[in-house]
This record gives sequence, structure tokens and C-alpha cells, in this order.
Amino acid sequence: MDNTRHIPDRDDDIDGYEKIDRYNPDLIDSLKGHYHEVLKLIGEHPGREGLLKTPERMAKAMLYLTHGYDLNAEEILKSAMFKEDYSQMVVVKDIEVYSMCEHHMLPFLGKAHVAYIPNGYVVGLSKIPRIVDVFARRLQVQERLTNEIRDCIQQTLNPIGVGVVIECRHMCMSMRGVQKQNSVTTTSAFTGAFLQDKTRTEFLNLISSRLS
Ligand SMILES: Nc1nc2c(ncn2[C@@H]2O[C@H](COP(=O)(O)OP(=O)(O)OP(=O)(O)O)[C@@H](O)[C@H]2O)c(=O)[nH]1
Ligand SMILES: [Zn+2]
Repeated sequence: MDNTRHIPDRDDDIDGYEKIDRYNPDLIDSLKGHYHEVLKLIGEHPGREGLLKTPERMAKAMLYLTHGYDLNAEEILKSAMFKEDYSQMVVVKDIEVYSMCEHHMLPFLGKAHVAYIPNGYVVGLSKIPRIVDVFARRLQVQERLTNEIRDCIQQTLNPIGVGVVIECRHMCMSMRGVQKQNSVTTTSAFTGAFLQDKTRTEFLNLISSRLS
């Protein structure tokens, strides 16, 4: 079976990704074979007891960690859009992010804060963290992750504006490489009303405040 996955240019939408059957046993077997070789190549003994199931575990873990390729964020948002006469900012903050950098395939993790101002429709609140996961559970860079969340909400919900702030620690900067343990990367992306200082400041104040 052909397990190659076409990764499209960054501005292609999800339909540009070649669909794979993530739960196909042949795919897991094929990945298992590759991870078995990887274990040998890094100087391990894949035959020792503790590693016997490791190639299979790695295969399943990697397929899970990239399952965002299977999901369509637009469909998720559209499945729970409700007509509502509410025109103030809606903020969902402190959404856990678990992603993997596309350069080293090491995790980056932290929090996303997402806001929008409705324009006749609100979206089911749980759908916001769900679309964060759709884009995070792929190979990413933090900047693109931020923009993809913003663009999806803007294009699907057509709100007055969208704001996205993401704060993450990158394991490729702490476990290896430059080895800085405490650096946090912040990215942001805005549309519409959030391009104005007043709205953006309100959003930034709301995400920095804590519930007592
Ligand atoms: N802009 C951006 N860079 C990232 C992200 N995740 C990892 N990187 C960076 O990608 C870069 C890849 O740089 P290279 O010089 O090709 O790779 P490298 O030799 O492994 O670099 P070092 O990490 O500096 O050792 C590094 O600077 C990483 O810190 C991300 O989400 N956004
Ligand atoms: Zn990296």
C-alpha cells in the first residue's frame, strides 16, 4: 500500500491533504516496520523485552498525534452555529495546545486564547477548542497554527472580528539545540475589529485576568 502523504503548500485547504486510513492495520504494520529499523539505527535492540511492542506503540502514537489531518474544521464549526442576538466579545481562553514542530517533530505545547465578536451567529463553545485541535494535531509551526485558527473562524462564522493568541514552549528549544528551558513563544493573529487598539486591548486584558 502507498503510505506517502502529500503535504500541500501552506495555503491549500484541508482538501489538499491526501487522505489516509488512519485505522488501517496495513498502515500500522508498515509504520511498525520503519520504527523497528529506527530503533536499530539509534543503537537499541528492538528484540529486548521492554521494546517488543514499542514500534507498534510508536506507530499508533504518531497516527494519533497527527490525526488533525483527518478533521475538517469548517465542518465542525458549521455543525453548531446558532442564530443569536449577542454582539459582545466571546473569549475562550487557556485552551491546551499539544502540537509538533514540523522541523524536528518534537512537541510544542501551551495555551491558546481565542475570541470573536458575533455577527448574527454564535458557535457552540466546545467547537473552539475542537478547531484548535484540528490544526494543532498536525506538523506545524506556531505562526501558521495561529493564522489557520483565525482564518477558519473568520471564513466560516463571518464574525465582526477574530483574535487568537498562542503561548507555547518548544521542546526542540529545551530538550536539544539551544537548550533554553524557560523561553515561551507568543504569537497572535487578528481580523476585523481586533485590528483596532481598543478591541485588541480588551481581548488582551480579558486573557490576562484570572478567575478568583
Ligand atoms: N518560526 C518558528 N520556528 C520554529 C518553530 N518550531 C521550531 N522552530 C525553529 O525552526 C528552526 C529550524 O532551524 P534549523 O537551523 O534548520 O534547525 P536546527 O539546526 O535544528 O536549529 P537549532 O534548533 O537552532 O539547533 C529552529 O530555529 C527552531 O527553533 C515554530 O513553531 N516557529
Ligand atoms: Zn522544532
